[in-house]
Amino acid sequence: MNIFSKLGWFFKQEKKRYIVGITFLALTSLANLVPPRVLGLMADQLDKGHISWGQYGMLIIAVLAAAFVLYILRYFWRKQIWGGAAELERQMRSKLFDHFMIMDRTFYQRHRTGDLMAHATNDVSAIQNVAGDGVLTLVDSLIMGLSTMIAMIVFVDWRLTIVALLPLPFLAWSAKHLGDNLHNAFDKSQAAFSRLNNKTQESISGIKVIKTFGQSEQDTNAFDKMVDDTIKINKKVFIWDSLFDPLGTIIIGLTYTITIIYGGLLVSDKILSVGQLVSFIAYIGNMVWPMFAIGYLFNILERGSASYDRVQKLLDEKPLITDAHADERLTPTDIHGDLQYDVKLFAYPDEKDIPVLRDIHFALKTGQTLGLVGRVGAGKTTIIQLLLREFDNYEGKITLNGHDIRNIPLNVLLRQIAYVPQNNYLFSTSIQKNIAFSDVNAQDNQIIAAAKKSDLHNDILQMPREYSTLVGENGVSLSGGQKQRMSIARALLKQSQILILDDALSAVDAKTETEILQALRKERKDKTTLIAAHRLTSVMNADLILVLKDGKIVERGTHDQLLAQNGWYAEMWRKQELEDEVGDSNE
Ligand SMILES: Nc1ncnc2c1ncn2[C@@H]1O[C@H](COP(=O)(O)OP(=O)(O)OP(=O)(O)O)[C@@H](O)[C@H]1O
Repeated sequence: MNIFSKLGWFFKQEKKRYIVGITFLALTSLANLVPPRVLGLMADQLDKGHISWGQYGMLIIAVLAAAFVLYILRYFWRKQIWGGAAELERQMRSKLFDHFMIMDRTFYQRHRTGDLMAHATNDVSAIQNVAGDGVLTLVDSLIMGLSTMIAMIVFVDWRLTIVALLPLPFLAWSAKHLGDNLHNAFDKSQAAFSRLNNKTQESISGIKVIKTFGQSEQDTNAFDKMVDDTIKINKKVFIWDSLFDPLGTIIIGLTYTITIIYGGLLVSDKILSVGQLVSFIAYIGNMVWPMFAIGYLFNILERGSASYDRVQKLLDEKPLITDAHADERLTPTDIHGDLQYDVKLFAYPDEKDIPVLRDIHFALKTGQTLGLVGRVGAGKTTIIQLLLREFDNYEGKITLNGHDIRNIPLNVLLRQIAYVPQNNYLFSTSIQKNIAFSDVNAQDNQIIAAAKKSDLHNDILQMPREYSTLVGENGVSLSGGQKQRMSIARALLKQSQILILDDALSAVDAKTETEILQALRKERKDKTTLIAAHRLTSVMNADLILVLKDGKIVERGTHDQLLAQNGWYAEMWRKQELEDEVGDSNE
């Protein structure tokens, strides 16, 4: 029952809706007492053998009126109580989604996407069930159960009531017990289905790899085994379900048998009339649901409570990056591209003992370009992540025209940074909307200009519906280079003070790279640009190039200065030049 106090905030907020809903529900329970009573009265009249057509008519009208009133009352309680459940579902879903939006990268490292999806779907439905079915079963089992019992005692006989209702608590117990097992089996079957779905999705998305490696047969066998396992697990659901209904029938049958035997005795002893016995039998019908409801109620509340705790635990997690020290007066126009980067030490939060960056110091004036190069895992992306404020736990300070980035409200900072990550993410929508993702108010001519600068415009014109062509699962498949250029167009459209390209030209050919870099130089001449790359031609024109090794700067300078130093950069440059020459002569 403590789930009701956990959801106290919601019931308080929706007080009016629930008062009206519960009142209508209670009236429904009371109206349900009418038809059995009318049936009893009719049976008595028939027993006496003198029922007039007028009396007949009155009784029929009373039953019809009760049915009509029940219809209206049911409509209103359903509208109120199911409406309340839907409202709770809406609020919980929005809370979770808002939370997912503010959480940082470490949160997504701690929780798998599939688990977060399960919290947002299964757990939220179990919680909304409390506000819908939970309230319904609680009120029904209390009011309908009690009022029917009172009607049995008042209109019929207290002794018959006690004796006949003796087996009914077993119904509640079996509903609870079998219900628990049924739910457990159902949960396992859901999990098995979910695994099967994941497997199907993975096999379909990875079909090219599966076929290229000649693994179709093994994959089909693995899939068949999984289907067999899923069916085996699912059979348990049918077994528990098959036990559920007949048990109810046995217990109800027992109740009717006791009623007929003991009630029959009371009738023959003239303690009860035939009509009273008929009413009583009809009242038993009214008692069945409340008894089932008590059993269901425990299940609904237990599951709702466990789900609520899981969701609350997730909501209680605080993001590492907050605006706690932000100067709220700062607006995007206060932020320019003068970057001073001084990080003495940084380690990822989950591996605090392993320093990833050490003594990274550099400065860039607005309009300048920085090149970041170095071996795989040297720390290039990490330098960028700190500037994007994905982590705050470093020793040192990063400033943009004098403002510590930890004091700039996050949305203000990110408005002035455009980032092209290593892994491009495109949404399943049109090319136009994918580019305009960084600025939803962008005009068509601005979108086309951005596509031209990233050398994508001509490719788009070749597509079936040009800028309206859908990309992703329901649309065309883009090449790696096209995806990269689309991400660059998206970033350029943002016109931000700082542009970051993280290995963003790796999938385009040398000629396209030169064209994009030329367009960038023109576009970004009064703004700051950071380029991390493996191909040195991407950074050769930068004002400052940093060569990183194991999180430290090992060489720094312009392209010419670095060649003169004759270190890793110069060696790499010669190697790549040779590769290009060999590549050219092969073409
Ligand atoms: N989230 C993380 N948690 C812990 N360690 C990480 C995390 N991300 C990266 N690292 C480690 O930090 C180091 C630097 O990685 P980083 O991605 O910055 O290198 P990089 O130079 O950008 O490499 P690449 O050229 O492959 O992109 C690596 O040793 C990497 O394993």
